[in-house]
Amino acid sequence: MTPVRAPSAVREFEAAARARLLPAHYDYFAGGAGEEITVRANEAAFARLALLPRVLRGTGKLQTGVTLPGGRAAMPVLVAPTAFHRLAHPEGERATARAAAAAETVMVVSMAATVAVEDVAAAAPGGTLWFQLYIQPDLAFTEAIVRRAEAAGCTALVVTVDSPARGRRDRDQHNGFDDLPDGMCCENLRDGDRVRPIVMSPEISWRHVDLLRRMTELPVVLKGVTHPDDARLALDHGVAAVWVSNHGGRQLDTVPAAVDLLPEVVAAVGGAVPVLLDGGIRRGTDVVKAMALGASAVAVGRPVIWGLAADGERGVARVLGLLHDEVEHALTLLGVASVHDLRPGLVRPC
Ligand SMILES: Cc1cc2nc3c(=O)[nH]c(=O)nc-3n(C[C@H](O)[C@H](O)[C@H](O)COP(=O)(O)O)c2cc1C
Ligand SMILES: CCCCCCCCCCCCCCC(=O)C(=O)O
Repeated sequence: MTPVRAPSAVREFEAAARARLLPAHYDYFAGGAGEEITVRANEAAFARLALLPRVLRGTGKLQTGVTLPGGRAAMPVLVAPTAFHRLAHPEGERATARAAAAAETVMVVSMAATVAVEDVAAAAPGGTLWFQLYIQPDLAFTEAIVRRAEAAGCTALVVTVDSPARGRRDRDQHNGFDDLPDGMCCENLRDGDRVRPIVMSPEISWRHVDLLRRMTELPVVLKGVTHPDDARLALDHGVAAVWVSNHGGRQLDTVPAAVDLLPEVVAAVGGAVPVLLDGGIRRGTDVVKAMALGASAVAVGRPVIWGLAADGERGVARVLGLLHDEVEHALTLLGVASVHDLRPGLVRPC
């Protein structure tokens, strides 16, 4: 009998995850807005970028660690905030946090997590957690959530700004997926003995970013920036990092691929703060391409979900381990010793 081999590439985890998930839950995780043009574009854009190696550089020991406003990570791949991990695995965000801590990378805990941020932190002592926030129009409630994130030990706030409304996701509408199963809720939205809904409000503006900055000492990272003018405004409003993202193609369909937007945002930021990027990263080569184009670090959303659904904490650990190994391998073959030495000249359109 042919032995069943463990997935040896991130993409293989998706098939393993799909086999375990309810179809409607798989669709929620995999899908995107509208025609899913942006979902596909994110990955396709990396395939259109070629790497141009240097030779005989004697690189020796490799350096993959990065220092970011919310702390240090041993690898330049962070865990992007994604909702509802308990749909993927009974341990949910606890399992993800343990794997991220073991990989010595940052986990960004979603405001829509199905495990409370305090319990995520307790599951992975020593891990680095950031907290993702949709600013709620009820500012007193927003402040209460911020205080919980601070008290749980989160070291940065990631404010998602690409969601003044929920994305229109055809797969979810088709599947009638509009509620969580009994016994599951957005635990960070508890308010006394009720759970509030997450409000995605078109009223949120730069004024709210200023209010938030006054509310907390934590560094504020703005996630979902795509326009270079907004990157410049973000600097004016004192953010600690800019995160280029189209929400994995789940909000406005037909936004360009995230990596195609990166160079203009990097130019606009001009080195003032780190620039992060997510969307379509599936290989170590994708990571080095994004960093060569100016990202200080990247994040992965769906790959972590696939690892979690496939094999819980072990699956997430394997996904992060594969990406780390692939980054090191790509650096070696590129003739680059450190992720900090990646430069645009190593990447060409093809
Ligand atoms: C299932 C799922 C849930 C998500 N939930 C959130 C969320 O709660 N908050 C947020 O800011 N972004 C959320 N995102 C967007 C991710 O943070 C990230 O931008 C995106 O997944 C990156 O693309 P990738 O999946 O191709 O790596 C979610 C993405 C997915 C796939
Ligand atoms: C679309 C699924 C609905 C499940 C019911 C729960 C309703 C809460 C809505 C919270 C939205 C969380 C957003 C997560 C996210 O950013 C994303 O899916 O992308």
